[in-house]
This record gives sequence, C-alpha cells and structure tokens, in this order.
Amino acid sequence: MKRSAILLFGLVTYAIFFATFLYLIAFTGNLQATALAEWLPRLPALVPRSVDLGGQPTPMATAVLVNLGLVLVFGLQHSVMARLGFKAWLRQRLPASAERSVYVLLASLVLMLLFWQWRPLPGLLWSAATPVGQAIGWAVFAGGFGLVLLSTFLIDHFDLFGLRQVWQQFIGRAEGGHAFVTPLLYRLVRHPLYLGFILALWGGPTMTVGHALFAGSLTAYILVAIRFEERDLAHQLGDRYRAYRQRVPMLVPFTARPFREEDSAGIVVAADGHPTVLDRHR
Ligand SMILES: C[S@@+](CC[C@H](N)C(=O)[O-])C[C@H]1O[C@@H](n2cnc3c(N)ncnc32)[C@H](O)[C@@H]1O
Repeated sequence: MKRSAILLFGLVTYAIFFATFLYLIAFTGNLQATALAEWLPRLPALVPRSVDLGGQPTPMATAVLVNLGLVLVFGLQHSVMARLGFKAWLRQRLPASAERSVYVLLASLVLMLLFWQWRPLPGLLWSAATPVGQAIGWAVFAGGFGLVLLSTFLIDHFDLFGLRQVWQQFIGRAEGGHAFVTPLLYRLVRHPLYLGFILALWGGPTMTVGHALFAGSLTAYILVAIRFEERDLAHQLGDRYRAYRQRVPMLVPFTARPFREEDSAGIVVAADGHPTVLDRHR
C-alpha cells in the first residue's frame, strides 16, 4: 500500500511538472497571442498569463519588487532544497525514494505562483524588424528549450524528476543515485541545461522591460546556482570534477583555456567511460 502510494505520488508529481514545464514555454514565449498570432491567426490562447500579457497591471516600482520577490522565492526553493545537507535532513522525515518528487513538486508549485502573480512591464526594449530577425529570435527560443529537454535525457531524465526513485522502491530495488556523465554536449560545456534556459529566456523576437527582468534575474540566479552545484559536485567527485572543470568551459563552448601540464599535477582523472555514481544520500 505504502509502495503504491509513493509510486502514485511520483507519477502525479511528474505529470504536474511536465504540465508546468509546457506552461513555462508558453509563458516565456508569450504563446498567447502576439507575434505567433500574426503567423497563425487561429492559434488558440495557450495560456491565460504570460511574461508580457494577461497579468495584473501594477505601478512600475511595485511590479519590479513583486517580480524580483517571485524569482527570489524560486531561487531559494531550488538552492536550499538541492543542497546535500537539506536532502539529508529531508530523508530523516520522508521516505528517501520520495525526496526527489517532493523537490520537483515544490519547484512546480513555486513556478505556478510566479506564473500567477507575475506583473508585466510592457515597455519595449527591442523587436526584430524583419521576418529573418524574428525567425532567428524564435530559433534561439525553441533551440534553448530543446537543449534543456535534451540535457535532462543526457543526464538521466527519469532520475532528475524522481520517477526512477519511486519506481525502484515499488519493485523493491535498492536506490543508488544517478551517475556523473559527460556525453555529447557535456563535453562542450559543463552546464548545457542552464545554457538552454539562458538562450530560451533571452530568445524570441521581442524584448520588453518585464521580459528582460524575468530573463535577467533568472540568468543571475543560474550563475549563483552553478557555483553551489559545482561546489557540491567537487565535494562528491573530488579531483575528477576539478579536472573536468579545467577541461570543459562553464557555459560558452570552445572557451576553455588550454590544458597545461602543470594543471594535472597530482590529479587523477577517471576515464569518461567509468562514471561515478552521485551519492544522493549524504
Ligand atoms: C538541473 S540539473 C543541471 C545539470 C547541469 N548543471 C546542466 O546545466 O546541464 C542539476 C543536477 O544535475 C547534476 N549534474 C550536474 N552535472 C552533471 C553531470 N555531468 N552528470 C550527471 N549529473 C550532473 C547535479 O548534481 C544536480 O543534481
């Protein structure tokens, strides 16, 4: 009974996450009307509120404060709950197999709060004037979200969103955490998923003040989150992660400084074919 309940919780959480992710795409791209409606006039309004449309009109200063507050709540939820110490604390109170689903559920709820309470700031900063410019804007937007989704599968999509953990407890198999891997895009940059988000946030054919606030504050949060995440990874993987960090740039491909002999002094680099399991239970 308890096993089935945890499995059901994980499945429902995954469905909620996926719907929230789809809403995030529509929210960020204003897939409600705007530019897309010019191309596809019969496109139904996909979402009632987006970064630029449908939100409560609010004076500028209040809108900025509310919006930054929403991003701060998002950042705090993500960063606090992703720390090894917090995970250990949570596991003393909840079944370990449900921990990731709880994180994913809360992350989705915090995003829903942001969608609901976001205040548009409609001043136009830039807009692509030509069809080619608009197409490039949409390509960056779509490519960014595509990169996010692809990166989740390169790491381990079902582990990141808690499904693997609830399934393994259901079939009575011990849970082991997912491996540290560096396939494809992870050889070009250390954070392709975050790079995808940054491209998606800044892509699209137009940019308003509100959209720039959304993109800018989340980009700043991503840069902070990378610091925390890398600190944990270096703690878990030691020299292996430090050597990876030397070889592969953070977000911009082909910008790593050349690897020098002295960089490898005292460092033992594990072969890429032998991933280390990231310990989720510390
Ligand atoms: C939302 S994912 C983002 C992954 C990565 N920062 C990126 O942008 O592609 C965060 C989780 O992925 C894990 N992670 C980061 N790099 C990884 C890698 N190369 N292989 C496996 N897991 C990784 C982190 O430990 C963390 O639990």
